[in-house]
Amino acid sequence: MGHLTIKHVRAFVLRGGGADYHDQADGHWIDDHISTPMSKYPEYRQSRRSFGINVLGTLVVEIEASDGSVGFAVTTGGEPAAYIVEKHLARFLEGARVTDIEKIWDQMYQSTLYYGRKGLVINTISGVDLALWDLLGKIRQEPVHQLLGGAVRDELQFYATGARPDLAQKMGFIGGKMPLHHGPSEGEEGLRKNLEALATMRERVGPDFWLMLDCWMSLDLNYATKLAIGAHEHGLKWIEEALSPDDYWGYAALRKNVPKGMLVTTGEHEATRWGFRMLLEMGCCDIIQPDVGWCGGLTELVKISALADAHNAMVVPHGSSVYSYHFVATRHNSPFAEFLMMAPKADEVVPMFHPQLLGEPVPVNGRMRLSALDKPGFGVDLNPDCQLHRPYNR
Ligand SMILES: C[C@H](O)[C@H](O)CC(=O)C(=O)O
Ligand SMILES: [Mg+2]
Repeated sequence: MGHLTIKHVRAFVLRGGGADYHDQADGHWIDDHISTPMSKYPEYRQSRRSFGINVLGTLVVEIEASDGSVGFAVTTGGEPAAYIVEKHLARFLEGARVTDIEKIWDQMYQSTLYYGRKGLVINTISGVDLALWDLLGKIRQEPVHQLLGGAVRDELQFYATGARPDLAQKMGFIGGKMPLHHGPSEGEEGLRKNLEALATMRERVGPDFWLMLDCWMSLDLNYATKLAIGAHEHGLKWIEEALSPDDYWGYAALRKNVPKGMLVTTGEHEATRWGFRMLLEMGCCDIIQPDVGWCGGLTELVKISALADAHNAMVVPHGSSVYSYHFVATRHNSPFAEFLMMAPKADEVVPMFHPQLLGEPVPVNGRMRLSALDKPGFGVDLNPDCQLHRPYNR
């Protein structure tokens, strides 16, 4: 096993939901007048697809070992990510040992520093890294959570992100996170509508159910502070990603401004241990939310998580389906996980990366038994019904 090498790396592109979960059809709650940094332009306010949120699509990385075993992973990145995998990163993999994950990560990161560091390039590196962990698990016939050192709990519990926390409550989730619909450019009236929506939901779910607001990088410090203060009387548990991911100073100030007991969360668009070091050392938030498919993969998330632990911060990964489930099971400072409701009306549980993965587990009653993850690697296969396209076939 120690002598198995990587024979071949292939990168494919896929459209339609899945890892690029914003790539949905008309009428989906995830594209219904959600506040974004582009909302200041009225023509891009109603739909995130109008400004290109789904322009990339899904990247699929497949890695084949010398014994014919295949590991794979999906993330957001599409065709430009496929180019980076095939034309740049593959050289660090093909011929290397399947166990050389740490060295391969370092080579991918260092060799792309001059055009990488965050965003698309780190999404791409994450996809390759996750495929390597999947391959190793498949070769060793062990689930990834065991490769990571083993689970610390028998069951994961989830909050749900979607338009209907009231329905999520009935489905057994511990909380519901709603998208914020109106940003600063919609003025006082928008602020009032945001608070009314929260108040209505609070009435429906009662006093104890967690309610959170996802602001998707769309606010300024003043607006976020006003929103947090107004939302306090409706029991808002946390305010998420209120500001630009580059505004570490704004987050540090917001954390001081929010009412006592309200949490500030962010990090889904942050990457690598250095990015999260900024968030943690500057006291930007109470919970960091790395996306396993965007932050540098599992190899990097292990380091980010250790850093967070030393800062007494929780790590509750953003989305990321099985890649997050296997990780969360192994960490004391990840006491619960996110489940993104991908049904168009957020009225039923469907697999987060539907339709791309076969065997993707879902929470039942807001919970997932560890036994649902007890399969080699990440425990999923690519759905053969999905149309794979390999744009840079070598
Ligand atoms: C609902 C949010 O706008 C976004 O689509 C998902 C997200 O940020 C989250 O799940 O967190
Ligand atoms: Mg979010």
